[in-house]
This record gives sequence, structure tokens and C-alpha cells, in this order.
Amino acid sequence: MSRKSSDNDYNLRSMSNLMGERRKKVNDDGERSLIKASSNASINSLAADVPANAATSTRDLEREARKQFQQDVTPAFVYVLAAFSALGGFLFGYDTGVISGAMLLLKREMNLSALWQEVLISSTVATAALSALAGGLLNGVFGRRVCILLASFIFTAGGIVLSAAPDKEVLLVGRLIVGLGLGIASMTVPVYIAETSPPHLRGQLVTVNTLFITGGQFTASIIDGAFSYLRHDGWRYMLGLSVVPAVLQFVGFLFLPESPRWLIQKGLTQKARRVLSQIRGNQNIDEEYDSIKNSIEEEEKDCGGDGPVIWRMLTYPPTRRALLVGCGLQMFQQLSGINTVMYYGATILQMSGVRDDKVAIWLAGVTAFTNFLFTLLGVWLVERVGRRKLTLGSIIGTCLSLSLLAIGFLLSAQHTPPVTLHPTDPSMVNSTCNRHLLCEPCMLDPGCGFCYRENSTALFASSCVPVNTASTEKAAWGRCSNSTQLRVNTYWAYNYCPTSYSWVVLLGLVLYLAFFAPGMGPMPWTINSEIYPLWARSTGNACSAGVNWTFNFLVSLTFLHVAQNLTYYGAFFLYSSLALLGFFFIYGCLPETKSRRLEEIESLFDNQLCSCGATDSDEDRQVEYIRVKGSNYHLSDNDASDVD
Ligand SMILES: O[C@H]1[C@H](O)[C@@H](O)[C@H](O)[C@@H](O)[C@H]1O
Repeated sequence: MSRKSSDNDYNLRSMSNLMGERRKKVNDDGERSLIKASSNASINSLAADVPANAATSTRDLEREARKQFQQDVTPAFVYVLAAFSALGGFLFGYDTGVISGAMLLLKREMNLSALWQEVLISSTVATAALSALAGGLLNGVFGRRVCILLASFIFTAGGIVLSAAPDKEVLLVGRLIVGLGLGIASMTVPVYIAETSPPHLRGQLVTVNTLFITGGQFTASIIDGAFSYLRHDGWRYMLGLSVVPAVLQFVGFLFLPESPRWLIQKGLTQKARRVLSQIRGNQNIDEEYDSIKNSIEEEEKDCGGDGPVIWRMLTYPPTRRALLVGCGLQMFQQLSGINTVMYYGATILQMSGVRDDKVAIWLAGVTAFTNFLFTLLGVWLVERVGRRKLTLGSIIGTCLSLSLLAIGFLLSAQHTPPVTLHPTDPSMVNSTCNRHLLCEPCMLDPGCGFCYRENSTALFASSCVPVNTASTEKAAWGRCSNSTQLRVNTYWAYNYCPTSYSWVVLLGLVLYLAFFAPGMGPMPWTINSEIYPLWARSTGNACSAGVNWTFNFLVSLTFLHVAQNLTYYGAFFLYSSLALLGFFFIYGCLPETKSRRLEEIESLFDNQLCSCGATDSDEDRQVEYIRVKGSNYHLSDNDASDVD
């Protein structure tokens, strides 16, 4: 008999632990015997030698075992740990999400130039990339708990500085501080959750962290929308509110334990045993403890080479492959363009023709909500379909919907309205604007915008005129430079062209998030938290989180320029092709890690890097049989009912 898909290794173990204890007990009684065997062979023949008077007690034993087994499955404490840790994810989402709305107010109140706006947005992401790398070292030396405490302390300090900032320089300091926290939290939290969760729930609980990230982004968009009506100082509330979850996490973690795996690695074995029993409720922890300890000892033998961890990782083939897969996943997550949508959601919507500022802000909130909702689907799917299938399905859908988004922009460009008036201002003779004959090239020229009138049926009296250098919200001269006229039926389109194809872009956007969010959003974090052996886990996660933040920085910083140079549809076709490349990479290189114990995952990377698609089966996994006086137990994958 072979065991097909294995959802429930942990349950299996806890059952066998339980059986182990019972076995001891009945042996002590001297009346019964329990035989535990690990074999793929049928054990029916073993049943014959069972005395009949044992039948009743066996049934009792079964019933009790089943009851205990079901109670034992997951102590609530594991959820508490995951929820408090995932507040780090919430802060990640909130702090990256809130800035776009805050910027609308800040640029007016502090008179920020385009450069300052860019610096304030991207400085955080760049600092996060660096601090994620440093986080690896901190994690290894001080442990996961101290790093989470440190990150929440930094978030609190950053929130306070931001909300009290008197000028843009202090704002920049606040954003840099927040970036430090982001980097550390983003690499530590998934590792901590993975190390404290039982295997059958690990994927789900680590994915909850990404759910919190997208929840944070959604909350940020609501807060942005709500405080955008507060013209004066609204940004202080937007940026300062992050202090609340940060303080909550800090206080919570004062009472929460360190990861038992880290403790064992540091030789703090008694403490590790205490923590393990605490987080496993009333289950027997001997097997888990031994397995962690043995694997650490073996790891030390196998990879006991000298030099820094990153060097040992790169020179030891299984960890080198794992690192490539982990970093590749994070890179393709960002190259699929998620943060162009998250940071420039409102702008993309405007590009597609939604012209009202406020409507665009709220619609961007809908986008963030869709991201959140579909990440929830990911939490549900991850332990059902497994990481590999989920990621592959997600990236192919992402690639197709990016193409649809591009097609939407292409249709808008092909049906772009003509320029019908060609007014010239004698003082601006060098302007290229009056040479453009269509809206599309006019709008793509950073120095120009499209000024037009519209009645209920048609667009008329359109011109291409230079933009006001102080604010892109109006033209340098003419009808569209006059705020009163702009309020009637004259419109200024700086980064979009009026189009009747907005719905294609909107559809593409929603489909994009529906496909991206359950797989490509969370899986790179989840998979990275489980593919490295303990000695390499902090460093592996630090590198992959660093790659994530670096590509986040590159893609979001270049998006507007890419769109200007390649046109909007060109930009989205580019992201779509990168996602296709990602599909091939994942197809070839990502093994399934579902339900494996962290200690056994290393062996998945023993083979050549791109042979994972071929070795994707669970067929070689062990089946555990327990014989209880006359009954043959085949503890199969699915549920406790198998003991019947
Ligand atoms: O997994 C997350 C998530 O998908 C977020 O929405 C995105 O902003 C992050 O960059 C990403 O790492």
C-alpha cells in the first residue's frame, strides 16, 4: 500500500505518539501488546494472534485515541503566535500602502517636488532591502523573538517621527526608520511562524502573514481615503496610525516565546523543550524534539565547513539550489508588477481614463481589497492543492491578465482622440506639444497634456499644451490653466487619454489580482520560510527578502519611465513576458514542500536544480502502521476516521 498525498504528517505523528504512550501503558499491565511497524507491506496476517478478551479494551482504546487525536491536532496557542507575528505583515502592508494617499496631501502642504516625492516613497523600500540582509545576521545571533521585538520597536519610533515631522527632511528620516523595521520584519516573521507551526498547518499560517500584508495595504487605502478629506495635517494621522499595531505587537512579544528550533541550535535544550510543549499543547513532543536535534547534528556534520554562512550555502549544492529557487521566486513576484498596481493603482486607473481624483483613490481601495480577498483564497488553497500547483496556476493567470491589461491600453491607444485645435503661446515656442496630432503621443510626452471639452455624447475642442512646471494638475497656459474653467466641462488629462476602453483595463486589473494574490503573492514568502535547513534559514530568508525588496524598488521606481518610453501597453506586455519567464522557472525548479517536515525538505534539493517537475510525487513517503491487539491501523493521510 502506498500513501498518496500526505496532508497530515503531523497528525500522523501525534497519533503515533499517543499510541506510543498507550503502548507503554498496556505493556506495563502485562496483558496486551501493541506493535508498531513501519512498513509498506500489508499487515493483515499479524491480526490472527490476538486474544479475544482484548477486543473491548481495544475498542475503548480506539475511541479514546480518536478523541484525544482530534483534540490534540492544533493548540490555540499556535494561532495566537501566528496572529501576533503576522502583525509584522500588517505593518509591512500598511507602511508601504499608506504613502500613496499621504503623498497627495504632503505634496501640497510641503510643496514637494517630484524628486522629493520619489525619494520619500523609494527610500523606505531601499532601506528595507538593506535591513532585510542585515536581519539575517541579527536573526542568527539574537533569535527570531528579539528581531520581532526590535522591528516593532522601530516601527513605533518611525510612526512617531513621521506623524510629528515638521519638515520634509524629518519625514525622510521617519521613512528611513520605517524601512529598517520593514526589512527585519519581512524576513523574520515568516521564519518564526514556520518554525513554530505544525507541518500540516505551516503553509496556511505563513500565508496568513501575507494575508496580513494585503490587509495592511487595504486598511491603508481606507485610512487614506478617509483622511484625504482632512486637507490640513491629514497625512499625520495616516502615517502615525501605524504606531497602534506596532505597540500591540511589541507588548504581545514580550510574553511570547522564542522559536524552539533556534533555541535547540543555540544549545538551550531545556528551554526549547519547554517552549515546544507549550506550543504543542498536551502532545508528546519527544519525536519532534529529537528530529530537530538530530537534523541539527547532521547538518553540522554535513556542512561543518568554515567561512560565513552565505559562503557555505553557496558551496553546498542543496542549499545553493534552494537559495536560487527562493530568490528566483521573490524576483519573479516583483517582476510580475504587483507594486506598480499597489503603489500606482490610482494613477493606473487614471491612465485608463478614470478622471476624478477621489474616484481613483477609492477605486484603488477596491484594488487593494481584491488583493486581500484573493490572498484569503490562497490561505485556503495552500494546504489543499500544495505550493507548486498554486504558484504555477497563479503565475500563468497573472501572465494572461497582464496581457489583457496591455490589450486594454493598446485599444485605448489605437482609438485615441485627435488634437483638433493647435493654439501656440509665443513665450513657449520651443515646446513640442503643438506638434502632436493625437492624444496618445501628447500624453506620453512628459512636458505636455491633453486639454479637451466634452458634452454628453462627444469630445471636442481638444488641444495638446505644455504642463505647468509647478503642478501637473493644470496646463501652463490657456483654458486648462484656469481652475474655474476646469470646473465646468473642460478637462485636463495629463497622464491619460479619454477612452471608452477603461473597462478592459479594469477587468484586466481585477483578474490580475485574482490570479496573483492567492499564489504569487504569498508563496514566495511561504516557500522561502521552509526550504532552507536551520543553519542556513536566517541567511537564506535574508537574501531572498533582500531580493524581493531590491526588485520592488527597481520596478516601482522605473514604472513611470518604462510606461513613458514603452507606452502603457508596452510596459504591461513587458511585465507579462517576465511573468511567462517566471512560469518556466517555477515549472522547472520548484519542488512541492507541502506537509514535509522542515527537517526533511533539504533532501528535495539533492537533485539537479531543474528536475523538480519530475520528482514531484509523494510516492516514496512512509506509511506508519500500528497494530493494536487484533486491529490493524493504517494511519492514512486524511483524518482520524482511518482508525476505524
Ligand atoms: O507578497 C506581497 C504582497 O503581494 C503585496 O501585495 C506586495 O505589495 C508585496 O510586495 C509582496 O511582497
